[in-house]
Amino acid sequence: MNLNIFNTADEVLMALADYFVKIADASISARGKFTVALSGGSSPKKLYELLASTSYADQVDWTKVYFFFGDERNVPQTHKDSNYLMAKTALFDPLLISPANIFAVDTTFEPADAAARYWDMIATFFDEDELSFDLVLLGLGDNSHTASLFPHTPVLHDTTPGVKEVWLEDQQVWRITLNAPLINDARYIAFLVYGEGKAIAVHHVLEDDEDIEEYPAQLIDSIVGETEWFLDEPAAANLQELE
Ligand SMILES: O=C(O)[C@H](O)[C@@H](O)[C@H](O)[C@H](O)COP(=O)(O)O
Repeated sequence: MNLNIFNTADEVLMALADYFVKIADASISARGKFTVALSGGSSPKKLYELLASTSYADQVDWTKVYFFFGDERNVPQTHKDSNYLMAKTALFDPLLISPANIFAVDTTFEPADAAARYWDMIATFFDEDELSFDLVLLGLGDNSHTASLFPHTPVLHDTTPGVKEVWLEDQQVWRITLNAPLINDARYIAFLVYGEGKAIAVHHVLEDDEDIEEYPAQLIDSIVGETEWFLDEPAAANLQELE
């Protein structure tokens, strides 16, 4: 697990965009395609807009990039909270990504069915290939969740790769998420975390004693490749080991 700490959020975003391009090009050269599971929430929107900008758009053969989602809210794909809609607006539409290259969660089904269907879609895509995303992009919630691996949820105890539905009692909503074993099978995992509001969670996840019920993001560490954290100074402010 490597920490990459930058002065500002903009520097973090550019560093992660460069990292994305490097891995995409290497994956396409090695295997003819690049599979990436996108993060939702607000942090990555700027990353997707940067990747779709003239600074980066020409650096990747997007026809060989296959987009998945690390998690999704149980809302229609036209809903303002949809991770798919955010990525469509910030990344897919500006880059004219073919629908054949986009694998979204079908939230027209009940959560458990939507999760099972998404897992089946993933397994079918990888077919006989090694079931391993080239890159999983993740954020970090201020309660130390990542994807939709929230504190005190049953999915935290999964031991085999899969996709599960998650009930959030406090928000009274369902989510669908890749579980930790599936995320950890990725060749590369990159956390994008910026802003002072994440400093406490960053310290809990990276420096506190293991407590996956409280700090689920502690579950995440690639078992086959690299796990990189891309942070700005405010988000890293509580890290003691840096002092
Ligand atoms: O669907 C989601 O919301 C994300 O997958 C989630 O895990 C996100 O990364 C964190 O909640 C941080 O969200 P922000 O980037 O909005 O702080």
